[in-house]
Amino acid sequence: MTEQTLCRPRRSALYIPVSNDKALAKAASLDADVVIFDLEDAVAPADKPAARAKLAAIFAAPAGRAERVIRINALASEWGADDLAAALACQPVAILLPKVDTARDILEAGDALDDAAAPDEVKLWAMIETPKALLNIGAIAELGRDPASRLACFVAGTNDLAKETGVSDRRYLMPWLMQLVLAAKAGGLDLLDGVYNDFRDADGFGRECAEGAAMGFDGKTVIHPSQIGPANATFAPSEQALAEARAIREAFAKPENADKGVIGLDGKMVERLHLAQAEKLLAKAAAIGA
Ligand SMILES: CC(C)(COP(=O)(O)OP(=O)(O)OC[C@H]1O[C@@H](n2cnc3c(N)ncnc32)[C@H](O)[C@@H]1OP(=O)(O)O)[C@@H](O)C(=O)NCCC(=O)NCCSC(=O)C[C@H](O)C(=O)O
Ligand SMILES: [Mg+2]
Repeated sequence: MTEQTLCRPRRSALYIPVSNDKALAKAASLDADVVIFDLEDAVAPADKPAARAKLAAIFAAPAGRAERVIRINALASEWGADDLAAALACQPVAILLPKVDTARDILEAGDALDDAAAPDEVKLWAMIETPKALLNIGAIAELGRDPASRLACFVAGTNDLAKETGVSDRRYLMPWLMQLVLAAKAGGLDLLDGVYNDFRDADGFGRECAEGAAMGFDGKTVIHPSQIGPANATFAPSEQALAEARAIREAFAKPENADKGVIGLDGKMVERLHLAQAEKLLAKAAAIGA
């Protein structure tokens, strides 16, 4: 597991269209763990140059507590190169690449960052939202094990996936989403679930958050401020899980258990792999608290 997976909570990642000044004005005051400034699908073609030109001023303003990420247009598109140059000037936590199809797409973007002498801290996040990406997901995820690739996080693009495949019901997207979960874990990558479009439907959103957390996602991408709180609550460790984690840590810290690989705790078998899980959970809770 990468250090960032352990230490950075990414329970909610709010998209803000860079063309929407009212929404931009709210960015720093919202409680999202991540803000994704979007130059891609939420910005109409005619508005893209003006949106791109605004980025520098946005990043010069106070940030709030969120990590700031910029979603550019695909590098192969007519806007991609200019978007990338503008994004690099802002030094965001990451540049989010849409419509990634292959590992080569990530490598080419990484080369472009290296050529521009972008600091190593600027990472690449990849939208997984095309059939080709899902067919190539193992090779793409493997790049997560090579820090030089800069790949740090996958973001599910369930709207584009539905558009490209004709599968509109999330139940039938499940095999692909679980494949994505598996690949992200194999690559040591963070993983964010797709958006829930019906932002007035709080119950439906809550259900989908709970589902995403149970599936192994680290957090959810959101489109509206009202979705931030529920996502933060659902993707945070529960009080019960934290109490269990503390108990496991205390049990293994006892001198009589120092050399044991497995112990009994409250009638349950607990192994050192559970200790590792417990430590990860406690580190995540500490990061959220901080
Ligand atoms: C969906 C929206 C267009 C709805 O906006 P609006 O009608 O203005 O909603 P409200 O009146 O309820 O808004 C209340 C206030 O909250 C502010 N607001 C709304 N959305 C945001 C936001 N995302 N960030 C910050 N602030 C926001 C409004 O300005 C109101 O403020 P005030 O009047 O001062 O009270 C809108 O929510 C929106 O544009 N959302 C983001 C859409 C977006 O970015 N889409 C692209 C990313 S999703 C995607 O591409 C998925 C992926 O690629 C895939 O394939 O699945
Ligand atoms: Mg998309």
